[in-house]
Amino acid sequence: MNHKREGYLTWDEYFMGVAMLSGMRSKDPNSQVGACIVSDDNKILSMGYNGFPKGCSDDEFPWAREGEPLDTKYLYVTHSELNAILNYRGGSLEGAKMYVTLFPCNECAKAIIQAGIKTLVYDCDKYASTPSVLASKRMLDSAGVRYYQYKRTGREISLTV
Ligand SMILES: O=c1[nH]c(=O)n([C@H]2C[C@H](O)[C@@H](COP(=O)(O)O)O2)cc1CO
Ligand SMILES: [Zn+2]
Repeated sequence: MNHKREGYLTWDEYFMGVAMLSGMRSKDPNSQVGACIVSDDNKILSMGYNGFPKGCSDDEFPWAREGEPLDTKYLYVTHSELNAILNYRGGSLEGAKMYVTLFPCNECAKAIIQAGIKTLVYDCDKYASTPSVLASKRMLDSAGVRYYQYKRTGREISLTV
């Protein structure tokens, strides 16, 4: 028998799957975001999800979306994309690809561009009409970062641990 197995995961399914799994670690009750950074030859370099910085307890800092700014999550949470970039301790991310479950905001776009990431694959784009995402796309376009939406295959991946 010299035929390879059929139905194996594509690269995009594999890396978006890893990004989704990473997002499942998030404590955010509303949006769990995961990111996976991959080299141009398809080796996983880093992962991240949205959460509070080290030392900032998930039980003490607020997860609220509304209220006094200091009592909402927005001033404290580190986005998955930034966590994935900062988690990488191996040197340069020049030319790397990022898989992320939610389209990056403008602040993450700055970090992606400055880190040298050249390709972005995203899944959900639920904030597409917000100034943050419009600004993000404007910067990514100007900087020549290629981005495309992940094409969902409908494949169910189940893990029992
Ligand atoms: O690019 C992103 N990456 C990312 O990790 N996030 C995180 C921050 C928050 O924890 C959450 C967004 O919260 P909400 O959808 O409730 O506004 O997702 C949010 C964005 C915004 O697009
Ligand atoms: Zn962001």
